[in-house]
Amino acid sequence: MNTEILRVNNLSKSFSNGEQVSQILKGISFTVYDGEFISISGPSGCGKSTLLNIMGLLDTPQSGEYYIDGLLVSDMDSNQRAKVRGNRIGFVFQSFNLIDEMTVLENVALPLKYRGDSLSSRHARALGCLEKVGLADKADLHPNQISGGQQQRVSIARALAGDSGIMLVDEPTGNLDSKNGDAIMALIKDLNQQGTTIVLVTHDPRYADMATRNIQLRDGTVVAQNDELVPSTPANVEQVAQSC
Ligand SMILES: Nc1ncnc2c1ncn2[C@@H]1O[C@H](COP(=O)(O)OP(=O)(O)OP(=O)(O)O)[C@@H](O)[C@H]1O
Repeated sequence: MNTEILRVNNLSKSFSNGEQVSQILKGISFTVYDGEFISISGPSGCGKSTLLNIMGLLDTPQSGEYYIDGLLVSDMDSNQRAKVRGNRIGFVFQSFNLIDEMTVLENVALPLKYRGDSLSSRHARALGCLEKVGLADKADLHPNQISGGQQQRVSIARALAGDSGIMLVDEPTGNLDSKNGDAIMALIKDLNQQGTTIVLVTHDPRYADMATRNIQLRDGTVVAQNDELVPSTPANVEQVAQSC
């Protein structure tokens, strides 16, 4: 039986601009199982990135629960959340979020800094991750010396460095041309086939269809889930039924 890795239960989130409160997520529920490749799609502004930021422990929900490995993380304080994030989440941003003052190798090794490993073992691990994305030869360059597609590969290597087994990916092709976008998606698919659990936010239907399951959001709610490959446990069937 597949192991539950991530579970969001009745998550809600609103933002206030001082005068007006906008309800962005309205009771989102679904479960992600070990080894799955989930895509989250929907129109611009429907709350995809807001949801992924909560799942990446970069933001907190107003109400509802979020579990990682069965552990309730939505109620944790910021120090506890940072610890879980460091051990369990790799995050890939649309705009890469690399630090130009550091080399490619140092960027990839950065998430390992707070784990207490020696510098040489951090760099050895980072080099291994750069090999996985085909960029070991760029280790000593700086991000502004390589192409956009290469920068996104570096940010994927950084997400792999922590060996978290979970990668949350927010519009990874948004700043790339279609050739580089397709290559990044092929890499993400490959990493999933090697065992990494992936949650991908995308508005591109071609990329959404590369996942084993697609969750469609509209106006902050789940309007459809393609659950063909979801293990049909009674609890899961109930969740899918509730969210449609
Ligand atoms: N920090 C914030 N403060 C106020 N409003 C926000 C904040 N973050 C997001 N929003 C608003 O929440 C809504 C959902 O934003 P979000 O980025 O989650 O949508 P999205 O589906 O990812 O959109 P896109 O596909 O265009 O990236 C938008 O209306 C956005 O303006």
